[in-house]
Amino acid sequence: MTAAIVVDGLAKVYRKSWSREAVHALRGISLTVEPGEAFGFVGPNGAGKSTTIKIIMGLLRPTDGHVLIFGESAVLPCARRGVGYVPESPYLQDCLTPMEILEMGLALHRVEVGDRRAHCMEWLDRMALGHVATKALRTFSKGMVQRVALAQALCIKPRLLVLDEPLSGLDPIGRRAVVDTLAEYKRGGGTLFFSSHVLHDVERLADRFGLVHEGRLRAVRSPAELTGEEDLVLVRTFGEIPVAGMREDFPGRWIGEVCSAELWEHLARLRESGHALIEVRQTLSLESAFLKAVERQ
Ligand SMILES: Nc1ncnc2c1ncn2[C@@H]1O[C@H](COP(=O)(O)OP(=O)(O)OP(=O)(O)O)[C@@H](O)[C@H]1O
Repeated sequence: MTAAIVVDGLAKVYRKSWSREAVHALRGISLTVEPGEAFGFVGPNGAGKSTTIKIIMGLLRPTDGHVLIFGESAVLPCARRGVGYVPESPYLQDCLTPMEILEMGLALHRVEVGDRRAHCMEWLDRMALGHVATKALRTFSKGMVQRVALAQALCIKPRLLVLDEPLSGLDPIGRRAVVDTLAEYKRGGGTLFFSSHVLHDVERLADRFGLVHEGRLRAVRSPAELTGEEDLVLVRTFGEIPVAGMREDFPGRWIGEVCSAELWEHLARLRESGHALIEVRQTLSLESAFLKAVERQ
């Protein structure tokens, strides 16, 4: 079967025109995403996520390497037909309405649907935008614009969705709605490639995670491999006295990760020291897996 995305030996050097300084944003990234797979591309700010995504979408030329989308070179416009894309900060014409933007998406991707407006309305409703379907975007908040862009990407019945930080700018309710919609797209056999630096938001979406740092892919893991590697519980508290295993996050607020086997003992120590619990939750420890992968290299 043809892979949905093949990224082969991607390198990108940005050169600033006013100086000879070069930024090595990508230093040889290779990965493959299979049809029906959800691949999370995670890493800290400046790791090279957006650069990779722009090259996949044919918006930037790599310095070296190449990308194939369903077997066709990403530089060919036909490779991007049926590919839903939402950039990190979507720029949509603010004189247009959400309905016009979705209809334009259908036309550009040459998607045939029975009743165009009803189809677009369905997606706008799912993104809680039905009530503003015919209002110009200029009055919309950042989160609303983000949801219009997501509705446009989804309404074209994409064979592949490429999303750069899909949850940025969304409030907790918007984040939940988008994660649920993407999970449903994935359950229906959709292929998804997304970037994020907010790991716990996206843990349940990806079949595999690529951990990227300083332009290099440091590790590729499935959630099962990550949970097998670690069995950690995140604990956050209010308190005045330092407790072993906890570090001060903000004045008077503490955070720590403990093995689940040691959790009760740790909670007892916190209680004795007068700490009040804010949160105790299982983590898939993507964050620590990421840090370890970086430390190892
Ligand atoms: N147009 C550009 N010109 C020069 N340097 C750039 C340009 N775009 C990105 N960079 C640099 O390339 C590196 C990778 O940037 P990129 O935007 O791909 O990272 P990212 O992982 O998407 O970060 P973030 O999570 O902050 O969006 C950074 O050092 C960034 O400063």
